[in-house]
Amino acid sequence: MTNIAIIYFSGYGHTAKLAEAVIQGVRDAGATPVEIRIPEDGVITDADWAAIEAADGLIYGSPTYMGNAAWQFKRFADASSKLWMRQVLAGRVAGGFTVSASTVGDKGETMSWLMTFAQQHGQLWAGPGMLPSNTLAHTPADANWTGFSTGLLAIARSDSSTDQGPYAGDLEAGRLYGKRIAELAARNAPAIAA
Ligand SMILES: Cc1cc2nc3c(=O)[nH]c(=O)nc-3n(C[C@H](O)[C@H](O)[C@H](O)COP(=O)(O)O)c2cc1C
Repeated sequence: MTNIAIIYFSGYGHTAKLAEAVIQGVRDAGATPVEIRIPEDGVITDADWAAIEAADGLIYGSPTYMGNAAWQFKRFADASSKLWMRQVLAGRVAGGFTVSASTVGDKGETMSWLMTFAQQHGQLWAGPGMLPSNTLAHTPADANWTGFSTGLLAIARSDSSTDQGPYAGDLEAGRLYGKRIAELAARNAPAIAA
């Protein structure tokens, strides 16, 4: 069975809502999701670290705060340097998701850094591989309605509850992305074992 670690921080629940959709996608692929929600102090447990080491694929998630990942996620990332030194997580499929309130919101910076983080660990970054839903007929209920390709960039308006945001199309994109990462990780698992 393929294990996919979904490691994310969420201050107000919107990124957690997107993580739920990603987790559903991992399940849809027949893989086992391992949910690791980084707590408010940014410190994950030894059991979490062991689960990360055992994962076949990794999906990173953070809200966009001030144009980049939340500090709690960065704290986790800095702590992962102990694994980086031994390249323990190299060769694994990786992806990422972020949520912002504004339509652009500078969340491309967050995604760019998540990719850099994965590359420092020697991972195989996979984007969502979805065409954009960018015609006049499309709405925020359609997957990839904003047209991302590097990772999953979702929107939850600043006054939205977690029932109102991220948009339905972003949640569906999250499900499809989780499924894609799990399927790619299953194909790649023999290469990690070798
Ligand atoms: C400290 C802070 C900084 C933020 N910075 C940005 C930003 O740079 N761009 C943006 O569009 N939204 C920004 N937001 C809005 C959040 O990205 C948005 O509310 C997101 O849904 C929060 O996710 P969460 O509920 O998982 O914490 C910021 C929110 C906070 C609390």
